[in-house]
Amino acid sequence: MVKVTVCGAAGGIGQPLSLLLKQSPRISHLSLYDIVNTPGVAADLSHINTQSKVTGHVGNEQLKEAIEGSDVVVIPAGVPRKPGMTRDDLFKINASIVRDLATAAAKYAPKAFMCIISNPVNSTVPIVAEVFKKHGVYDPRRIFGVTTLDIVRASTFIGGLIGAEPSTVACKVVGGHSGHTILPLISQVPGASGKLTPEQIEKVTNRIQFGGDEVVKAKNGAGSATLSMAYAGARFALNLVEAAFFGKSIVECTYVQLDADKQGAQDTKRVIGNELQYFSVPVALGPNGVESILPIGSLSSFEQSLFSKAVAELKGNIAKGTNFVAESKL
Ligand SMILES: NC(=O)c1ccc[n+]([C@@H]2O[C@H](COP(=O)([O-])OP(=O)(O)OC[C@H]3O[C@@H](n4cnc5c(N)ncnc54)[C@H](O)[C@@H]3O)[C@@H](O)[C@H]2O)c1
Ligand SMILES: O=C(O)C[C@H](O)C(=O)O
Repeated sequence: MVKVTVCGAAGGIGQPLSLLLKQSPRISHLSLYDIVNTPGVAADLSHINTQSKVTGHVGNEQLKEAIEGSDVVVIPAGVPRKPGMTRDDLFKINASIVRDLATAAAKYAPKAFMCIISNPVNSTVPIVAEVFKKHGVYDPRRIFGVTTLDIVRASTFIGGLIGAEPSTVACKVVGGHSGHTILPLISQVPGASGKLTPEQIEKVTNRIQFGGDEVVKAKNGAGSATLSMAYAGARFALNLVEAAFFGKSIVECTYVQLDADKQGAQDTKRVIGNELQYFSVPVALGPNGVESILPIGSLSSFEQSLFSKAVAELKGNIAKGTNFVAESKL
């Protein structure tokens, strides 16, 4: 029996993500929470002839019943960007939304695997971690920033360039989830660096780093990536379910606290130094969430040059999230 709760389930990501999760035979209860419209979304999805039970919960007074006993909580709640905004500009609104949802999870589902989609991910993941610490239920192996869309974009863009079927192109993307903190390691993609010129590598790296802006611009004020994010979010959540509850060996890059595997993180720290507590790294998923943090691997000199910029930006983003909870009355 696996209960998955989606917080923000009536939104642009929440609805297609819930649709994709409804298709999984691994989920027995899909619980949909939002501050609006979840009864309708739940009624609609519940007519799909897959086995999971779907329940809809709306408003703060129904948050406890939505989240209680969840094995996995996925959070795409909060506002998206408009053209001209950075993800950090969303902090003002989304930080308190994520803090309050994390508080409910810490109280009613303290063992749940937390998958954080709401931006700015670089800061919202530390927010969840600090809330769990304040409630005495923190386990760094169970809190994940969902950076899967960066990996999906990398596969698509690189696959297009080298003429490979995109889903077969596996590119590690490490770092964080905003512009220069997104670090695709193209030099490690079998067959890619030989086929791409340095100029092409630079260009596609930039496209992966700023893929989110491409969608924000095209949507022209109507939000940011929703469908591709739903796809990526479902991939991550379902992989986590497979690894945690059904014994499958799965590696995904995800933004975690490096204490989740102190020994495994040594390799990451050799590359990024000791300043950062959080980084997206290749993670072997298992029954406890993070089973181990795997090596980032060797970097080209171009990739190395991207790291210092990423580290400085991430450091500020992490401190902002951590300080926000320290200053919050919980
Ligand atoms: N991690 C990523 O790669 C990634 C990708 C795309 C978008 N995002 C982020 O995901 C978030 C959601 O994007 P969207 O396009 O779905 O936005 P949206 O506005 O379409 O949907 C957000 C939903 O959150 C709900 N919500 C607001 N406050 C809430 C609360 N307190 N509790 C529960 N639900 C609440 C809203 O009612 C709405 O239904 C944004 O912050 C966006 O930047 C992240
Ligand atoms: O770009 C955004 O604001 C949304 C998301 O983080 C993305 O990468 O598409």
